[in-house]
Amino acid sequence: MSVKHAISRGLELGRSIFQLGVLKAGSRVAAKLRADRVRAGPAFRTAQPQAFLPLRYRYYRTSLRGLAAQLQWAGFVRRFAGGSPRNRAVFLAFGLGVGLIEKQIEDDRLSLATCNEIKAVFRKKKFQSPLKPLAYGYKLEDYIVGNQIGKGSNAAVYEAAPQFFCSKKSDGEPAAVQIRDSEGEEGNRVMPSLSCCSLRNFPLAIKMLWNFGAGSSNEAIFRSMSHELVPTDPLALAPAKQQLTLDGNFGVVPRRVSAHPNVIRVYRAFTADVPLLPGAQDEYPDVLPARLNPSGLGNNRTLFLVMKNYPFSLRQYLQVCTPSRKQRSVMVLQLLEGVDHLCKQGVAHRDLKSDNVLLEFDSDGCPRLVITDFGCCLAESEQSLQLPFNSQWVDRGGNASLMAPEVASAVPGRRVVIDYSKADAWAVGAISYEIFGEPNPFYHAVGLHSISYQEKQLPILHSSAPADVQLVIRLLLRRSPTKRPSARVAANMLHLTLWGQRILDKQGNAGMRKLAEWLLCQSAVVLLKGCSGPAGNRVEAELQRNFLRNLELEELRTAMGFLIYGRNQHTARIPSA
Ligand SMILES: Nc1ncnc2c1ncn2[C@@H]1O[C@H](COP(=O)(O)OP(=O)(O)OP(=O)(O)O)[C@@H](O)[C@H]1O
Repeated sequence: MSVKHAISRGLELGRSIFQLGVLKAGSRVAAKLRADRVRAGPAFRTAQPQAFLPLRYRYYRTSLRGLAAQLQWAGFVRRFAGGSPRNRAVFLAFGLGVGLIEKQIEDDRLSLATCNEIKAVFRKKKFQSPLKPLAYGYKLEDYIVGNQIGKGSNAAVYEAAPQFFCSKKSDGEPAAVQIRDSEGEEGNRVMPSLSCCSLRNFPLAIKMLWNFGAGSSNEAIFRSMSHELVPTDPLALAPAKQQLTLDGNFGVVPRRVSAHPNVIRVYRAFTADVPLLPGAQDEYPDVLPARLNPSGLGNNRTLFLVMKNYPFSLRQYLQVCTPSRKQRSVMVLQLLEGVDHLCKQGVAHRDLKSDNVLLEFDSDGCPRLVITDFGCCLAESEQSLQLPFNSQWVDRGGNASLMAPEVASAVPGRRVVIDYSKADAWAVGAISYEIFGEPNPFYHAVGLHSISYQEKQLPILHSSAPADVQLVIRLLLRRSPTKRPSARVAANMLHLTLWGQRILDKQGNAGMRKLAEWLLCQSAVVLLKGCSGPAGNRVEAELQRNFLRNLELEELRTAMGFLIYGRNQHTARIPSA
């Protein structure tokens, strides 16, 4: 046998012994997991397999150390190292094989450490909601209510301003909106929108919910509309009500999500008598109380939510504007970031559609998207994203057209549970068609049904969508949630596509060390951008900060794996998640 051949055999041997160690460790992990599952019950059973990766990693390392110890076993060494030159070559190569794997593990360890350090840097700065906190505003009389700006099936939305706000400046101009950027610096910014003046005079929007059956007591209203409170600021409720909700006196207390650039922030929530607002008699007479319309069916009091006034919904914007190719990808990414934030906080929106996404512009004219309208969300404080579906009366959420296949096809039964952890990500996949200027495949024009479509029936996106983005959208629309990437992994794919082309072009050659180097470069760029003041692309900077704040090595690797595999395969099969 030639020395070259001997070396390659030695390498192989080294690898297979390592794999054997991994297999053994794997079976030990599996046994441990089984034992833990029995102990921890249903919550553990439904946990993501990724959650156990660090555990597996530790086992690999332990098994490798055990293996190294075995290698030092004197008899083994005497037999192989002391024999013929051929045996010595095999032994040398075997050691080299193990050494290479050690190096790989060391690289992984370093990359993990880099990720943790980057996360720690970016987590120091928390996202703050853009409007200055109001010191008051717990009563309807604290606001001037303007024209209606939107209407859904549960509420009407009006432009509004705080009472003091209308006082004109000395030069006769209305006072400018004091906006604080996401990192807390203050400045006056005017958003480039069609309804620019309206926004300047009415920086807020008040959503008045329609109250049919809840009764008119505060407790009953808060109890029946509690999901609308999920995106509320900690100071949104008057202190007395705050205490009541926290004590659970209003029934099931839903989770509250923390502030995020892509999720609406409700600044104030209060109950008040239903007023006669512009257009009420014509547009929603039936939901008015008898006091205002003798044939109206509504209750006397209802819930009001105060938010920032946005110039467009996503649907309105797409009807009148043509964003650039990059802006479209950035818009999809923002939706994924918003959904990932909700998932991490145990909330499923369940009614994502382009009407429920609001939009404004950053200083560079890039659209900033926020997810709004949490009326149908799943956000029980005690439960995860699993909904026991034991009767057909259990509410599966709104918007049947954009209901993920696993939700739409669920059949009620004794032990049936619907898992919503990837349902919103699926809806983002469907909305992405609209963002790229195509009809939503699950609306009437195309007519696919989420319950029955086949993946090959999905329309090919126009070439304006970059190939990597098309791959992300196709993966998001996979029928099986186990084969669908999570919102985080899909968002990571887009981050890599938008800002990590260099690392992707290296494809399989880009090891963990290169990835870590790229992450460090990105961090430096983002930190430098932050230092250069309010100029620069705010939405992009926000997204990059968010990405670095949420870094998880395994999710990043999965994203990279999908992209590299997708690029190699192009039209062939797409890998499982
Ligand atoms: N903060 C806001 N700024 C500007 N417009 C808004 C705002 N909030 C809501 N709107 C507009 O009002 C419309 C209706 O609002 P929303 O979706 O919250 O009502 P809804 O009755 O809960 O809707 P649905 O029919 O989806 O249940 C939105 O589609 C949007 O056009």
